[in-house]
Amino acid sequence: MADALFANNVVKLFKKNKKEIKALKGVSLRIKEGEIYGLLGPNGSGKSTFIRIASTLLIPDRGSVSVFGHDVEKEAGVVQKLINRVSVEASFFRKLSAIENLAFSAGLYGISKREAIKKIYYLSERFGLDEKRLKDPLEDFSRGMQQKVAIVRAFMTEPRMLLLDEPTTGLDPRAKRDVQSLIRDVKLNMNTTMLLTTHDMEEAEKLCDYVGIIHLGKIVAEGRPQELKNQLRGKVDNPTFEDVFMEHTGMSLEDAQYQEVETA
Ligand SMILES: Nc1ncnc2c1ncn2[C@@H]1O[C@H](COP(=O)(O)OP(=O)(O)OP(=O)(O)O)[C@@H](O)[C@H]1O
Repeated sequence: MADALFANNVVKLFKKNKKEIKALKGVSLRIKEGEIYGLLGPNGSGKSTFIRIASTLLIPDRGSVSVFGHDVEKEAGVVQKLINRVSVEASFFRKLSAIENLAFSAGLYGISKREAIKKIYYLSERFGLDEKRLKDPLEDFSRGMQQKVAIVRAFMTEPRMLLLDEPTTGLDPRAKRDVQSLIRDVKLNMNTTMLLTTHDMEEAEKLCDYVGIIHLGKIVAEGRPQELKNQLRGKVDNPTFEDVFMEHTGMSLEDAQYQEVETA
């Protein structure tokens, strides 16, 4: 299988209050075409920074990332046509309807209004977005529905790779399940490669073919979820994926979600 994404020794530094923060300290990873790669890590470990670099929004200080063989820095325009991104808090024109929002963003990619409307109805049906609600303003949608609209929006450009930055964080259990089954459906039926960040270990285990655990700007463990659990056998009885996370980050999940890690 070809590489959908290849990152080689990526370093990213930020300056905050005259202090240097090493958000990424040499991250290398590979994502195979058609797979879902889960990037897991505590708050502040560098997940979003990596996603922003992969989606051409940030430039690495060192190292390189290529998407389907195209360098994110030197061929940013080509990469932008191959990917799309869904973030934890999708931004919309809240007073405008779902259709208006979707048609507007399609227009930014040069898709005609007629073509956009066709796609909106097709994708809404495919992704279980109630057609009757498409004309309602976004502000009347639940967070779960908004995330579905965000995923439909990402698919308007037919991306070969989707970057999902905490797409289910903050959703209630039912909306979370809906978005997760949508992600699974996309993988099965559209052969879209996905990079997913999440704090939810059950989600990572359920959805991801391959997982990388990032801690203090470095990948500290990588493998298929089952392999990572197997590595703990003998050390922990019936290891769970949460045990895997704790083993490699030295943090409980609760700490990992609330602690902002100093990476200077
Ligand atoms: N624009 C910025 N300016 C200064 N520091 C930044 C900037 N963006 C990120 N950082 C810092 O870089 C580190 C990595 O942040 P990043 O947002 O990538 O982490 P994360 O793993 O996505 O965290 P979370 O799970 O909270 O979203 C953190 O210490 C963060 O404070």
